[in-house]
Amino acid sequence: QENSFIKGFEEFQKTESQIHYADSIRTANRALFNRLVAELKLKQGTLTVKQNLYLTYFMGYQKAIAGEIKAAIALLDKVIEQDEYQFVKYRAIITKVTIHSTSKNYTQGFLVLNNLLPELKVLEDKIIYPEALFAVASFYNRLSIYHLSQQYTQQLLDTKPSPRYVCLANMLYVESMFFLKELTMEKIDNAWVAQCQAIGENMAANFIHVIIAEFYLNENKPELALELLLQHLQSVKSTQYYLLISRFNSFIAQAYYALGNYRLAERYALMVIDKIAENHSSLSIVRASKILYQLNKDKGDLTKALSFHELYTIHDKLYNDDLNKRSFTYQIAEDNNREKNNQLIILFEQNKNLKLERTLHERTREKDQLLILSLMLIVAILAYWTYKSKLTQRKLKKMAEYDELTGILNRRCFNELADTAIKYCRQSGQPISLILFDLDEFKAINDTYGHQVGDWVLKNTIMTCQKLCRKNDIFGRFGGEEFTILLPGCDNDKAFELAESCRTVISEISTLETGYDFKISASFGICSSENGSYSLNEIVKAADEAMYHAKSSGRNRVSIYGIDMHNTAEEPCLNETVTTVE
Ligand SMILES: Nc1nc2c(ncn2[C@@H]2O[C@H](COP(=O)(O)OP(=O)(O)OP(=O)(O)O)[C@@H](O)[C@H]2O)c(=O)[nH]1
Repeated sequence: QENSFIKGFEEFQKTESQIHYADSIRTANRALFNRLVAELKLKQGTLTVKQNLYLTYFMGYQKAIAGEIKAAIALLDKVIEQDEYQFVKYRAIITKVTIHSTSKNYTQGFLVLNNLLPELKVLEDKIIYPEALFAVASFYNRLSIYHLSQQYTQQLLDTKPSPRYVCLANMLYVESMFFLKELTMEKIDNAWVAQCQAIGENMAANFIHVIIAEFYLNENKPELALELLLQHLQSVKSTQYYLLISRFNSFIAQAYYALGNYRLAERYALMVIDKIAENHSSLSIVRASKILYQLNKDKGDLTKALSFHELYTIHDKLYNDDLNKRSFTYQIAEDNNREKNNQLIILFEQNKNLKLERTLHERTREKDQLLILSLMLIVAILAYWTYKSKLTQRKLKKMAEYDELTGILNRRCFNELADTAIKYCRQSGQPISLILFDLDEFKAINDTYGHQVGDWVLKNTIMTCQKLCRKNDIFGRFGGEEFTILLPGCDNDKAFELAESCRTVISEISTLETGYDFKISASFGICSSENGSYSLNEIVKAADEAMYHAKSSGRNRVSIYGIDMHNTAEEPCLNETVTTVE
């Protein structure tokens, strides 16, 4: 009997140390952790209640790592529901906060945090207390609520925690200082990194490096940023943590770009884009694609510039959506902090009589429900408000670039793109030409059939001509019924061919759909760089003269600048050479 008691006790001790060991190597050695959990599962039936709770917690942790969030939460909730074993209970709460924060489920994370915060003050356990403070501080950090993150980090440092938490707390502290604009050159302390390196916390050390590098870049000191990043690039690569590696690469690209080394800026920015699958959506992609767009635009490679611009827009939107999501939660956090003084307390007061009749327990529950309801209302209002302002923003952006009626570029945006295209053609020795056209007797169409029919004519004219243009042609509305097409790589002859085709298709447009039957025509003017100038203003001016020549010669025709124009134009201003016409 004594023997079996000793055996049972030994087995209990063994399980206890297995649990303790599994817990301690949880993050450092995942394979061994999984093996230990598998062993514990085999003897599940013989485990004590406390040991079983630990096993459930470990299983929840495993599910969280595997990305099975729902299953993870269900297991952790089982541990949280009980009150007897506080240590493992808070472990589960902390993991739940982290899961919500990494899966960007900020509102849920905040609600869990809400339960944890009041308890923090009474948590005296030397292990759990710093761990909980760190979880709270990192959660606020992820939500970009840096003043609260800083507050909890300071509390964590005040507990004189283990070197690991000193290092992690410093990492959060540097980041919050940076975003709160409290970081200065004088404050940068080598001890932050040294503490992390001393205990092998490579990742945290490199997080600190990358924040300092970003600070240098903001301070317009790209050479310092570059030196710091290159010095630690090898060490960050060894972590194989792509989000951090990409952050390094994107800042290196930014520093090279600022220093005028475009070749290396491109190389490092491309490394970020190559790892896009591992990064999903991050600010590094936004940064890198913006640099690549800018570089290709400067080089005049419009096709590549456009594709990087598209990538930039997509990821910028994803990032901003996440930012918005975080800011909702921030609002909630703020409201919660003011809970005692804010509107909610008035609501509670109004319900006082009703509440007095209830038990204390019911009152607390009601308060929670009311709080949650109000929070949900705030979230809904904020969501609606942000959705509306996003829509307005998008609309404003579109309005700033495109003509509302025809959907082609407006004059300002046309000029911007045209400048880049002309610069590129001049540098690469290619011709470029410009077609300017204006509908004939359009005022009469408006006056006879009404403005709406006039609009229909404008839309259909553009739709018809657009089908004849190449992908690289730049089509814009100059105002009223005047339009322009810029043709990179094309000479007068090619431009003439397109203008003639446009003229023909316009004259063949059937207007029966409007309820009236009438003819549409337009007069075209062409000028190209063959006339000796690569200046957009001069080319437009000459094409305009050619177009007026077409109008004055009877309309519904194409005129090339310099051809038979001496009777209308005062002097051919670019080149006297007369090129072929019709
Ligand atoms: N429906 C409509 N009309 C417009 C728009 N923008 C400008 N217009 C009209 O376009 C007409 C242009 O008239 P004019 O500049 O006299 O030229 P036109 O009648 O086409 O004569 P020519 O150019 O000499 O052939 C004006 O009546 C403007 O009000 C628009 O967006 N929609």
